[in-house]
Amino acid sequence: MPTVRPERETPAQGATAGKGALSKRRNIQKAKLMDFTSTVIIPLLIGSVGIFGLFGLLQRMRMRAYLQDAVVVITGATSGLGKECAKAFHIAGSKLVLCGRNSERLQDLVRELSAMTNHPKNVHKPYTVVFDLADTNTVLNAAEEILKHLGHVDILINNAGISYRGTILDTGVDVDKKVMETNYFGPVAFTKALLPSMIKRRQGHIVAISSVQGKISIPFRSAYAASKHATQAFFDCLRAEVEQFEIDVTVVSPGYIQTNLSLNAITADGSQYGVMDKNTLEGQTASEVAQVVLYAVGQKKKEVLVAGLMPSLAVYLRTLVPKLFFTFMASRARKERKAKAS
Ligand SMILES: NC(=O)C1=CN([C@@H]2O[C@H](COP(=O)(O)OP(=O)(O)OC[C@H]3O[C@@H](n4cnc5c(N)ncnc54)[C@H](OP(=O)(O)O)[C@@H]3O)[C@@H](O)[C@H]2O)C=CC1
Ligand SMILES: CCCCCCCCCCCCCCCC(=O)OCC(=O)COP(=O)(O)O
Repeated sequence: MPTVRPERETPAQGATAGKGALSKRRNIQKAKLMDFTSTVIIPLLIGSVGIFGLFGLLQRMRMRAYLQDAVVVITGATSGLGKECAKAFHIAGSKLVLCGRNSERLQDLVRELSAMTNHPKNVHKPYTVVFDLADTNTVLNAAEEILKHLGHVDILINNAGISYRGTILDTGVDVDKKVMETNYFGPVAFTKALLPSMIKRRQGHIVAISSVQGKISIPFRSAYAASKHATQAFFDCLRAEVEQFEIDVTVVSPGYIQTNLSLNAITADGSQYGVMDKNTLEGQTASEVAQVVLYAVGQKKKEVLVAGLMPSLAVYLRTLVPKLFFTFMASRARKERKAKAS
């Protein structure tokens, strides 16, 4: 029987066949990848976007329900951040209690809120209370009046405050005390006066508007930075102590905000500083920060730092490389002293 021998491939034919096989393999790999993309990756992406979207929607709904009709007390509502918080919570449908030292300015705000038309109508007319945080008696009377009139408080926003400019050497202790009374002892007394009713209901939310200066201390701000460090410490302790009663505590630490804070700051002799600082002018707008406060409350955040890059970095530097931070602060003090002298 004659044997049939397979014909031998020439090297050229072998190369062509090899290329063909390679491109076939590549095509199969490409098809597999496309198949994997369309059957696994794309559905996974769409699913994740959907889940995140749904999660966001649920969060927004929960936040809306939490803020709608809630009794929200805001101190320092006549100006700056407090005023913008009043607008934000009014739009969210909250029942506002606006606190300040000046009755006329509070009434102006009530009129301004009632005239706001760019949102679904808030059916609650804000209630106003006039008191001075530096006077404990008026603080306690105010808390009593609020509970008498509204029955309870859902959210207390301790926002009011004053700042200070001066050297430690020149500043009288009466000035340290005034800043401390307004920024620390006043809010502490107000919080303590409203707390038992929150505990009774096992419901409530206490917010402290602190500052980046509650975490770092900068030169010529001793009284202010001390009052904000004390605020941070007090409300951190409170958070831990009232968790058992389902009461939330949020500490907000803003960097510079465009408000009248520097204009209203007091100096070493207790007089008004009266200067609009460059840092303040270049800060975040009060309405931006108010939105952060609204969100932090709605999401029951425990603390929020809302500041630009340098103040935020400074907070980390103070914790991680304190020696370098202190060097920066000493140099800042030297520069400011020099600028004042010239
Ligand atoms: N602006 C900024 O750069 C920053 C501000 N903060 C904090 O934000 C909060 C709000 O300040 P901001 O809006 O900037 O400043 P503003 O000066 O614009 O507002 C301060 C508010 O506090 C009230 N207030 C001051 N003293 C008293 C007092 N003794 N009793 C009752 N109310 C008082 C004022 O009321 P009145 O009209 O009666 O004076 C005013 O409504 C403060 O706690 C401040 O420390 C934190 C970080 C940065
Ligand atoms: C390696 C990177 C190092 C970067 C950090 C260097 C240190 C920079 C110093 C920045 C200091 C920031 C101070 C911020 C203070 C602030 O935001 O305060 C908010 C207020 O409460 C304002 O009150 P004031 O009365 O002081 O206007």
